Amino acid sequence: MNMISVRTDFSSPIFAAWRDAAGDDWTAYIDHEFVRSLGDGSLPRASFIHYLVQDYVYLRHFARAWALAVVKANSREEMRIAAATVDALVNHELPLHVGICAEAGISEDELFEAEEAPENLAYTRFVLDAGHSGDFLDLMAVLAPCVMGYGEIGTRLAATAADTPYRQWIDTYAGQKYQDVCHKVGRLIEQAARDRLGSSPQETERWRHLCKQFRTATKLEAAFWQMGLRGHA
Ligand SMILES: Cc1ncc(C[n+]2csc(CCO)c2C)c(N)n1
Repeated sequence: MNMISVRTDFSSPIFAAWRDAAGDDWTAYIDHEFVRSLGDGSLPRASFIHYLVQDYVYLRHFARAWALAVVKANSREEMRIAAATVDALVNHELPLHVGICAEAGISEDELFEAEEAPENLAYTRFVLDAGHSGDFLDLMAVLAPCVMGYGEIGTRLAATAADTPYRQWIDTYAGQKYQDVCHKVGRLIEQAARDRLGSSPQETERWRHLCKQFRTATKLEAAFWQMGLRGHA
């Protein structure tokens, strides 16, 4: 299956436009060597665990960014979805990482104390700064690569992956439940953009900045994969 056929706009033409504007940087993210090696099973277990430890730290900051989205929300729907995402991250996603790392002999205390890789620091603080200095839509532009990117990666890998020990990881993101999350965030982005930019978002002054921020977050995702390949902090 080729790349185009598994692409979806996740109910959001705005997301699709941001992705198109990110060009090769988007491809470098979703087709990174780390992703390919998850699919063909060649990724060393130590690299995967190293990634998961860093991802635990990442998700904590990511939950803080969604909490900031609660603060910046302008409508009941924005507040409801942002608050539900904070709950899902803190009470459901993080425990999954804790479970897998426990099997590798790493305790939750160790996860909490893990030394943060510079790539992790750069990405999460960039996202938080975008939120602090901007509004709800600025936050969505930097959160979209993370949420939608994994949705696209999951579908791509599910369509091509061989026998791999990372099947469960792939199925999580390819599964209907996660795909529905991506569509929900896609509809949230559409409404947030309509409320703040009107009916011709691409003709507004803010558009270029939003595209640039999305692209930077996309580059930071690729750098995060590269950090994972390194296999240590
Ligand atoms: C570096 C990094 N980027 C993206 C994700 C994906 N992700 C982050 S939170 C979440 C749940 C929905 O908000 C998902 C799928 C990740 N885990 N780590």
